[in-house]
Parts: sequence; C-alpha cells; structure tokens
Amino acid sequence: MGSAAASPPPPGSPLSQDELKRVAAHRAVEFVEPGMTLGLGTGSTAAHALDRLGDLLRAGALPGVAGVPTSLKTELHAARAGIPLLPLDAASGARIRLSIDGADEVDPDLNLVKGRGGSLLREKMIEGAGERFVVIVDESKLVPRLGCTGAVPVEVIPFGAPHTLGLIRKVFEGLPGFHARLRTVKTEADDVPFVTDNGNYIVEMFFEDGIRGDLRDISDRLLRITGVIEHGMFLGMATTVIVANKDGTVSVLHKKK
Ligand SMILES: O=C[C@H](O)[C@H](O)[C@H](O)COP(=O)(O)O
Repeated sequence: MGSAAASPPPPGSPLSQDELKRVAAHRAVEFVEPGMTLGLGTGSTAAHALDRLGDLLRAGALPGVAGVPTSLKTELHAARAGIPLLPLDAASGARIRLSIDGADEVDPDLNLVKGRGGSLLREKMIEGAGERFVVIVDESKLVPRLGCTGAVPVEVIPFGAPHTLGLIRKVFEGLPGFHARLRTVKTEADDVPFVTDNGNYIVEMFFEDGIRGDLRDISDRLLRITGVIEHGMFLGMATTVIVANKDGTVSVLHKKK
C-alpha cells in the first residue's frame, strides 16, 4: 500500500492524473513536522498523503504524529498505514496543526467544492478546527467559478428529505440553470438514497456554468433551511493549495491576507 511501492513513470512520459495527485500529496506531507496532530482528508488524492505519512512514520521520520480522520474510509486506510488516530474531541486539546485534503473544485479565491465522494461534514468540522488547511489537487480541479464541473453537495437529514429538497429548489430556482436532486446509488432492486458516514442523505445542486451569485449569501441561505446540516462549499478555509500541473511541476497558492 505504501507509496514507495509505486514505480516512477519513464522519464519524459506524461504523468497520469493519479500520479499528479501523488505529486501534490507528497509535497503537502513535507509540511508535516514531528509531534503534529493532523486532520486526515478523504478521497483519492488524500489517500496518497496517508500512504506517504505511513511510510515516513514507519521509517521513524515523524515521531509523535497522530491524525484525526475525516471519514470512516480514511480511518480504515490510516489505521492500515500505521498512523496513530485520535477522535476530534481529544484532538481539540492537542490542537490540529495541519489538515491535508483533496477537493473537487478550487476557484481563484481558493474557495472549494468538496464532498462529491460523500464526505463533507466531518471534513468541514475537522479542517475548520485546524490551524492550517493544505489542499492538494491536480490542475483539472482549478475552475473559474464553483459549481462549473459538477454538483455542489448538501448534507440533509433523512427525515423529510424530499421536503427539504423542495425547500432548496424553492430558494434557488431563480439562479441560472439551477436544478437539484437527491443523490442515489443503484442496488439490484432499486435506486436508494446515498447514506453518509453520519447516516444522512446528500442533495446535489447543479448550476449551469457555475455559481454566478454571492457564495456567502448562498451558503447562508442554505444553512437557514431547516433539515440542511451542511454543504460542500468550503469558503475561505483553505490556507494553501498545492496544484500538480500537467507537466509534473507544482504550484503552491496561498490564501490572500
Ligand atoms: O467527499 C469527498 C471529499 O470531499 C474529497 O476530498 C473530494 O471529493 C476530492 O476527492 P478526490 O481527491 O478523490 O478527487
């Protein structure tokens, strides 16, 4: 599972998207120092960071490092990689110094869409509680506006979910090309609602050509809807974004002060 097992591509050959994710993840892990408590992100990019951390811990290079996982999947992966784990409550005392996670979209102000893999609530709690939040992406995740390349996920309680979906539609129906639906997964018998780690459902909001409105206003309006728990727009949270470019070079973007 360790990243050391992955063989490098032949010199001069273009890197695959997964290799670019690994490049960004490894660069982010360079920020980790002995003794740090980390927020451990979720997804295919964050998985490379977990593997790299595991390798460094096994080599004895990062004594005292522990992590707070942002999903059940990450908890299992990190445990397999040998990363000591802490629950969020214990970590608050120890201070989460740094979180490392992927994103589905990054806009020019370093606002993010996250949660297309189904994790957003624990990510936002843990990454919001930390001192520094380093986002790792390949170049394809950079967008001019949030919502350009797919859904903005919203976590809702299962009770009355179709009713909550109706309220979301009513609030945003005026926005260009807006539509929303409950996220489902196929089973042999039927399509059933996707269930998050927290036992909730996900509403997916789509905007034609991205969100042209005020993101903070849209966030506030969403969070005022009873039944909505949290959404996947991470506004002003990322402190650093590490981008692996198609040619294998890395750009490091910092939040404007
Ligand atoms: O729900 C998933 C998380 O928010 C992920 O961090 C996000 O979807 C990016 O995932 P990936 O690195 O697999 O593109």
